[in-house]
Amino acid sequence: MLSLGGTITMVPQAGGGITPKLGAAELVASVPELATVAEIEADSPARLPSPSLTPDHLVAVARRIEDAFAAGADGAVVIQGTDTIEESAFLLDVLVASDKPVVITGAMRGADAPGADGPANLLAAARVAASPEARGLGTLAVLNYDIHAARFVQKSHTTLPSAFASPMVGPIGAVAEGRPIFFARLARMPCLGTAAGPPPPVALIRWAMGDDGRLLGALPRRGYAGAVIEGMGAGHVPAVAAEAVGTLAARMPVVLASRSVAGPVFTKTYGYPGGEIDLLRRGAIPAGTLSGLKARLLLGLALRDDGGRAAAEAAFAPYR
Ligand SMILES: NC(=O)C[C@H](N)C(=O)O
Repeated sequence: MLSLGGTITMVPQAGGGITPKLGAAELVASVPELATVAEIEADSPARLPSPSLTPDHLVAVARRIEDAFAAGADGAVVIQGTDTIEESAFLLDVLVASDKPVVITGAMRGADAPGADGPANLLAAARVAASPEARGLGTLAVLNYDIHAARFVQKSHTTLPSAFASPMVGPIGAVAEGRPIFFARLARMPCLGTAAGPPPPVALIRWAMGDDGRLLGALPRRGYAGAVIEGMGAGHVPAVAAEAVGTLAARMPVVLASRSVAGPVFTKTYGYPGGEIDLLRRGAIPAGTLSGLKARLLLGLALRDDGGRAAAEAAFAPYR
């Protein structure tokens, strides 16, 4: 069990509000039932609120997990803040090659709050990580007794313990009476591994009504190596912005995702200027079934070690 921080580790501080404090060993000690699930080694590589995590933290965690698996561990649980769980889960999903279960969890209520959800989430996550049935499913997010696939899970509420949803496919399983049960088994996507250098900066732009795309011109000189556009609907921008997208796609890989909550971007329906047919013809790469947040991480991994457009194309192909 590796803890990076988050609300599950937070307690009130003198100046008001809650802040990370507890480490993995203290969390494990607070849930005695864990001893009946597995022999657990606990460590705390970070004690951060999850908005301050970076892809580099998750690359380091992926390496730690691979090392632990090589040393004989049967599963891994990563504990972190819920704000960025959907991103961390996806990174671990494409960074860890092993078939052994990797489970990520956190909590919506602080460790000292009435009805704290951390202990139940931790126990459920351990049960899934220790389950042979969870092998081969990639990274799983376990919260509120739901089991979500890393590729699809999203934080969909700011405060409720039931904050997590997979709008594209629903949860792929649940923990019921302490037993993980799976409703679906998703094929794993290719592993991109931890051997390459750090991911370069990738911009994420959400398109809004009336935006003419003037921001795009600034991206190359601000040091971005790639960009993800969350277009309208199945990947559309206003006609007035289509040329700016094409100009940027000639300078760096541009991936087209959607600002909609669910649904793929790979259709070839709309032929109007700024429609997806136009943007794909201008060089945008469709994100397929990935959200903008996850597409941004995948593009960053693909562009490590100066991987260019070909590497980006290859990374996204399996997702559509
Ligand atoms: N529930 C949480 O964990 C939210 C917190 N702000 C975090 O992501 O660190």
